[in-house]
Amino acid sequence: MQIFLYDTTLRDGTQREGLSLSVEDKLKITMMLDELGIHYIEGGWPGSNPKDAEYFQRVRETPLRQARVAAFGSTRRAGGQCEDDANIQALVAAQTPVVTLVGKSSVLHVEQVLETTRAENLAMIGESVAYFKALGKEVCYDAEHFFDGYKLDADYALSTLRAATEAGADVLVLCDTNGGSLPHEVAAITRVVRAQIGASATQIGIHTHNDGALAVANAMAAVQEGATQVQGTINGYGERCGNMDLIPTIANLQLKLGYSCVTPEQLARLSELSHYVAAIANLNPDDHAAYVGRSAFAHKGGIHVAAIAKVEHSYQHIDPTLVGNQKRVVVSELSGRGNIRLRAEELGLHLNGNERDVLQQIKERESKGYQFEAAEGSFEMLVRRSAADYVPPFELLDFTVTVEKRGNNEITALATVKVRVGNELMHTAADGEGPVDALDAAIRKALLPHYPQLAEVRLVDFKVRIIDAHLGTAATPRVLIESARGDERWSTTGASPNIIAASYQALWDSLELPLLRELIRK
Ligand SMILES: CC(=O)SCCNC(=O)CCNC(=O)[C@H](O)C(C)(C)COP(=O)(O)OP(=O)(O)OC[C@H]1O[C@@H](n2cnc3c(N)ncnc32)[C@H](O)[C@@H]1OP(=O)(O)O
Ligand SMILES: CC(=O)C(=O)O
Repeated sequence: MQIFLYDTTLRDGTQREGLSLSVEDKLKITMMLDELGIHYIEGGWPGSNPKDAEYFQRVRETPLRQARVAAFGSTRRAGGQCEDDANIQALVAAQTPVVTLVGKSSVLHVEQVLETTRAENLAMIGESVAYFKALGKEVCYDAEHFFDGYKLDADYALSTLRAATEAGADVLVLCDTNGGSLPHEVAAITRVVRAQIGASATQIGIHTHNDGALAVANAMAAVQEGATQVQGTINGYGERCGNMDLIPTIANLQLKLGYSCVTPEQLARLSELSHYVAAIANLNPDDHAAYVGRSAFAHKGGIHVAAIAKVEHSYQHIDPTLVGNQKRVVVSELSGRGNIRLRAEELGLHLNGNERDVLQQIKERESKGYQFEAAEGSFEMLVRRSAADYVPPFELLDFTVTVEKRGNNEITALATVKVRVGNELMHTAADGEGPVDALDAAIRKALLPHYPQLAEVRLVDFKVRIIDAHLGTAATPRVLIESARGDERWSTTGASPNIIAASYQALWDSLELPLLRELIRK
């Protein structure tokens, strides 16, 4: 059965604290949603602000393959007429094929928020829906607080849906506006709606919020009771704790329950869609997001990795490629030999029986503060150094670093190093902005005559984290360095009670790794 996907990232999603999209952003997201098979795109509330009104003007000139654009607004004001209601007229001006009207279902909201009568609210719903049907629009009626309203006064909540249906609404969308409903409640109430109202041609839709962390489960419960339109946002962006996340909902409905949402090719771009919208929203993607997060198929426990090496799906609920994601193996103190073997193979390296030795070194170093899962370059160095034919391109023998502050002068840093390349022994010294910069400069000074390609290696990130923070200044700093050469990136680590020593270890790995990779390529 086909499920119609209704995206409200551009309207309800922007009600998330801290999220604001420009018209350009909204148009880019619209095109991506259209490409990926979303059936309805709610672009905003044209009566709310000039930006949303401009979006509707510009989206008319944007060629879309299949998505229908919806403009959102409320039913007419109490005691007024649609013809002179500013919000209703802004919806008309938006010129969209679909209009979504939100109306009150709960007697609490009718009497205490709108401060009107139950009969007037029914008239507001009926007249507003009929107004847009007379203009030839497809009308989705969003029954705000439907589940809470039903629990307060079921007859009245159902009568609001009847008012919308009788006026010609195409879809009745049951909203869990406060996000506090439970799946069994949503299922039971949707069943009643289907039995009493769904006999007409009107479709049922579901719009849920995540305040009880149940938005996806609630939407799925409604679909299983016959709802055919699901309203949500990409990555679950939305007010308070967010809206229903369309990403896992699409995957669950299609892969677990056999509903049709999008084509398999579009499904395989779900991870891309999630990351694309996060980038435009200027938010970090959630690594642990179901289906599409970077860690969604990352295996860390040794027992798990040993199993997936034999049967890939033994610790995966789906094939990650179905949603455009991929399996990853993480190396850490929780690894077994299987992690080491698989990760080394992924890097194109052979351990020749050294798994146990490399694993032992990882466990020992992690107990001293290293963290290899965030520093795959240092893992690679351990593997490379474990090879019987390993020849170090250089050796760092000694170093000194002095940091000086005299009188009112600036603080200065000077490093000297003793480095061996082959049979040649060098002493070099360099100043730096700080002690690590000085150390880096002194090492490079010694190495550059032998390895000029190191001039292209840049240090792009340097992070320090304190382990054992309760030890105060005696705590162990863990240093993580990210380096780059062209498009190639690698991260390395070091840990020591002395921050310079920790940096020195991470720097050594960061400079040796590109040389070894290059030597191997030659
Ligand atoms: C559940 C949801 O997500 S609904 C969408 C919520 N999103 C937003 O509110 C974002 C966009 N909103 C806005 O830009 C503004 O609130 C506007 C333009 C809609 C209205 O602004 P204002 O006219 O200044 O009114 P204000 O926001 O202060 O109050 C809302 C008014 O709408 C009325 N109202 C609320 N729901 C409805 C409804 N379903 N039908 C008719 N009127 C309604 C309220 O009773 C209140 O009227 P009052 O001013 O006579 O008390
Ligand atoms: C319509 C809507 O956004 C809600 O009721 O949550």
